[in-house]
Amino acid sequence: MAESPEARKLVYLVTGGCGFLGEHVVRMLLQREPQLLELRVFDLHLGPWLEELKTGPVQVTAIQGDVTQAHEVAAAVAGAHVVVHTAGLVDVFGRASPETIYEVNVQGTKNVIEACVQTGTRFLVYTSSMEVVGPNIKGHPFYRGNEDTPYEAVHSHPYPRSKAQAEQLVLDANGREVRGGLPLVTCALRPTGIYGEGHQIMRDFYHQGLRLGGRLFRAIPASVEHGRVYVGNVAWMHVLAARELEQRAALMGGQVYFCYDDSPYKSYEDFNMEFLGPCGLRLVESRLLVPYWLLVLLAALNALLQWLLRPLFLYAPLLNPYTLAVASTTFTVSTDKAQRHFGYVPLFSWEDSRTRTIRWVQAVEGSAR
Ligand SMILES: NC(=O)C1=CN([C@@H]2O[C@H](COP(=O)(O)OP(=O)(O)OC[C@H]3O[C@@H](n4cnc5c(N)ncnc54)[C@H](O)[C@@H]3O)[C@@H](O)[C@H]2O)C=CC1
Ligand SMILES: C[C@@H](CO)CCC[C@@H](C)[C@H]1CC[C@H]2[C@@H]3[C@H](O)CC4=CC(=O)CC[C@]4(C)[C@H]3CC[C@]12C
Repeated sequence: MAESPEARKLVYLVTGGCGFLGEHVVRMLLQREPQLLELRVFDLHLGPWLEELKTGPVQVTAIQGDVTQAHEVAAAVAGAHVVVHTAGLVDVFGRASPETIYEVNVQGTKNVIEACVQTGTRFLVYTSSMEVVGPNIKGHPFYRGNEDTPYEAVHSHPYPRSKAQAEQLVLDANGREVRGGLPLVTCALRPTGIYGEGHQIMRDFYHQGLRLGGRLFRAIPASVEHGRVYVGNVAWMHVLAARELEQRAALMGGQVYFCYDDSPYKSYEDFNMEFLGPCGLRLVESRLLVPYWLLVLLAALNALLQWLLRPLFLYAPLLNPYTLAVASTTFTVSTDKAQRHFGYVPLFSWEDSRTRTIRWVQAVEGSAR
């Protein structure tokens, strides 16, 4: 590890640096990137917690900005060595319009790429998603697949479609000449469902369970497996990929990597219970009460209500035809590509990840009282 101040020479930019994943990437870079001189945190909404980071050895520059505005992105990118582009509109609940999702996820990514090219930034790590692969609308399982597993990716929903388009832009940009004449080196990281401190959906399930008297009702068969990955390990993978892109440009440039760790393969609900169980919730087996056809009907009804109520207010429940399809289709990854290409080994064991997440849910509980 380089310790001397002279060893600090790199400028990093993290877009979406105040989001769930972005905050973990920012904190991980500060803890684990000894070459960091300046860390620029770019986000539409800046978090107050950034203030406390400004007292350390690294200059933390908070930039309130919008990735859809090319000039704002170019100003933030200018002079940065590495861009970690995590900003995105994560919406599978119909909160935002398809146009807005496209604008942020696709146009925003185009703006980041063009800013790198114009200003001479050579290294770009893009946060993609497992959703660029699937699950597809046909409900085909993706069981312990890797980056080379054939799968019919068919996107009907604006979010996965936008992530797939943006990922392709990033991969196609690998090798483009940037200002100064050197080639741009890019790669895309594809997390499966991320969990950990700050996970909004986990918080929602927890509060829902409290409202239901400490119970959650199983809706999806326990046999449907979901890939999940701890946010600290996803952040660590971004830090390592960013660090190694220069040395391993020929190997890593234009590549995709699933984000993985030792989290167990389980159904979405059973996995959540690993954290919510120790916080006092229990999962009630209700297969006889809620048959699948009824869930399909409820999901369709929710979609209809969302459409009917849109002129009055935003009705965006967790259950809709898309989330039901994702939740009821097996999608798990099994790969070691990130280890082979850039030496990634999870920083947090499953036990650590679990304990940290439980502590966070307990703190949410404490603050809700
Ligand atoms: N949460 C998950 O399970 C997964 C997330 N991802 C990807 O990881 C990335 C981060 O996701 P999360 O942290 O979960 O979401 P998040 O919503 O917590 O964070 C996204 C951040 O991007 C910022 N942002 C949104 N629009 C922006 C704009 N126009 N300009 C500047 N900043 C903007 C938001 O303010 C937010 O801070 C996204 O690209 C998402 O597609 C990928 C796989 C799984
Ligand atoms: C049917 C309900 C009964 O309890 C459960 C509904 C759960 C859903 C809201 C989630 C199930 C799977 C989640 C998605 C998955 O983890 C993959 C994702 C990757 C991303 O890039 C963004 C988030 C998400 C689409 C994630 C969203 C929430 C679920 C659909």
